[in-house]
Amino acid sequence: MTTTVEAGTATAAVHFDQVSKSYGDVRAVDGLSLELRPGETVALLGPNGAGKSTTLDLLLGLRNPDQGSVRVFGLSPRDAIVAGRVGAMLQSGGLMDEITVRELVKLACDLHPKRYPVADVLTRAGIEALADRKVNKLSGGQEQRVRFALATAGANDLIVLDEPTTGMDVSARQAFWATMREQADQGRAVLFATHYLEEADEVADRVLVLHRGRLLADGSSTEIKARAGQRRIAFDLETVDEQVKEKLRKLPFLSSIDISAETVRIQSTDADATVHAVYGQGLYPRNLEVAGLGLEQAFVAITAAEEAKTA
Ligand SMILES: Nc1ncnc2c1ncn2[C@@H]1O[C@H](COP(=O)(O)OP(=O)(O)OP(=O)(O)O)[C@@H](O)[C@H]1O
Repeated sequence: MTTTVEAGTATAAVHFDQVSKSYGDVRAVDGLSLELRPGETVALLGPNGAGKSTTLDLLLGLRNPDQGSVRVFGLSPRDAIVAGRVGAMLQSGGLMDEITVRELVKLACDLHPKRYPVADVLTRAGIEALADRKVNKLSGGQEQRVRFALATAGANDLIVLDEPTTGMDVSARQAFWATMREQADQGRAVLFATHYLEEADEVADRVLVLHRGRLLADGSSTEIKARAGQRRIAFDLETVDEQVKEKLRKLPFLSSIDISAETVRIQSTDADATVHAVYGQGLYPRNLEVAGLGLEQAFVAITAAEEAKTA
């Protein structure tokens, strides 16, 4: 990806230095350090309760850290927002019900120091046809599009999105990500939290995996998949009786095995040795395939390994 960085914006878009935040006994964010650069599209992944929303809240100055510091373009989050450098699309937060979509978008544009024309914002979010509708008459997916419009009402340098495509249909999602790619190509940093791992895989240059408030993995999607250190094996067998199942379950280096009719699917930490052992057991696999993990499987493997360590 080509990245255009304006003179004077070489400072990190986001800098977290040893940041912690607890709610009572729950340590939601635990000594988190990370840096995001202009032009990067970064996916923030993690199981429920991993601390994603809290991280975004800290980044947006909606909560203060108990320890550590958060800087956005070298400023405090609040100053960065007041300077119009950050646009955000959050999961929660009601939209003002009694006004129309156009009025709401106009309000957001008027408040932005580097505002775009209202018509452009409506077009980019694909909501021109909804412009005269009252905000409280929108479907869930339409509301998300309006939130997206509010986040892009002006020229921000950082766009923060919390599960942005929840409720959007396929075409809305595609349009949404195409726009986000354009924004990143223009040198903006885009950070989004998501549970849709295919989206993270397709869209993000960089993936952060949070677990219990700590950063468990940080790299490209390819690096994260390789880091899981496992591969998928799939094959068919002529017959699968109890004796064969017993042999399959005893194969070395298995992390998981799924036997469905004559098809066997395995996740292995040493695929070569596992396949060798299949033949060693006198089995003759057909349609044998060995492949790396998908991002979703890698995510599950990485977080499960961490759970096992901390159990
Ligand atoms: N206002 C709050 N008061 C008390 N505990 C909270 C509060 N907000 C979050 N928590 C707790 O902090 C932890 C992190 O929550 P957070 O919402 O940041 O996680 P998340 O990764 O965004 O989760 P999800 O994927 O479910 O949205 C969880 O254990 C959660 O229960």
